Amino acid sequence: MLNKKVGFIGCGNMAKAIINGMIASRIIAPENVWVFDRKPETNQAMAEKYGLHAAESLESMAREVDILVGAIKPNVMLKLLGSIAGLLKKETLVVSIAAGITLDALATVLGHDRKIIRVMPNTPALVGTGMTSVTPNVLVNEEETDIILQVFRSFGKAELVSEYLIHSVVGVSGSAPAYVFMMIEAMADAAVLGGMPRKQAYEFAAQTVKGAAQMVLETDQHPAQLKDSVCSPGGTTIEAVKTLESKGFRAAIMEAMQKCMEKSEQLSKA
Ligand SMILES: NC(=O)C1=CN([C@@H]2O[C@H](COP(=O)(O)OP(=O)(O)OC[C@H]3O[C@@H](n4cnc5c(N)ncnc54)[C@H](OP(=O)(O)O)[C@@H]3O)[C@@H](O)[C@H]2O)C=CC1
Ligand SMILES: O=C(O)[C@@H]1CCC=N1
Repeated sequence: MLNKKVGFIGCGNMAKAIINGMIASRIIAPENVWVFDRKPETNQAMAEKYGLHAAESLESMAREVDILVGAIKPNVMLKLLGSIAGLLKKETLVVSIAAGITLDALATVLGHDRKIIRVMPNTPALVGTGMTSVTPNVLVNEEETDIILQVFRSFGKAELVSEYLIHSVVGVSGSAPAYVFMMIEAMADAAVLGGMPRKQAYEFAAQTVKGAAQMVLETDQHPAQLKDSVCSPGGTTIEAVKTLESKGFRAAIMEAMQKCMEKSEQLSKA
């Protein structure tokens, strides 16, 4: 169990998923977690749900914690962190989950002697199946990096990546649950079109996506091989595959991800 005080600035979709993942996995005791969102009712609701602390102010939380997680939107991250940089303890580790905010930009507002880690998580953290990248600056030692990896591994997978790869991470895991939810929705809509009740359609679609993903992770077979094994000669699946190819299914996903990665790059230059 992590014996550190962890504070979250901002408690929206992603912070809630991380906090739920951390507390459900018991990597941290709720009394070691602080939350400061600008909406007091959010802090109160989190305190009631998990038994964590609703911070009285951003400043008091900044003085208290050993690990400070910036979980606000990229456009306010630097301003907010800059406003409390002088209040942090010398050894406090700052973690930013914002897309497009570089380690350099963070050091500019936090100080060039500050230990900083960029992390790119995703919302499946909420259900213990997150995928997270971890990128420390040069001041962070191995033990501290391991602590952060351990935290994010308590509710999914986490890997060290170089900073230049974060745009790819945003495309392939950070933003990616959204594309998968859209696919599940479309699959279920089609099943409803075929007469299946909607609730059942979501269950069949989601369980199939989960199972297919698990096969890729656990069988070591190439996705194309796994696809081939579903396509019976002259059967139903190859008809669907032909239609997906003619509609540019794979190109659409690749183009969408390219746009996503380009946006992440643009944010880094803003
Ligand atoms: N959502 C995701 O799947 C992922 C998000 N991220 C990153 O996480 C960060 C947060 O994203 P997300 O959770 O989606 O965003 P949300 O808008 O859901 O959460 C941000 C929260 O911060 C609050 N907030 C805004 N300004 C302040 C302030 N001055 N002080 C305290 N709290 C404040 C917001 O309040 P209000 O609603 O009133 O504005 C909101 O509750 C972003 O930087 C994003 O890049 C990274 C990976 C995945
Ligand atoms: O949409 C966004 O900008 C954030 C970053 C990754 C997922 N959500």
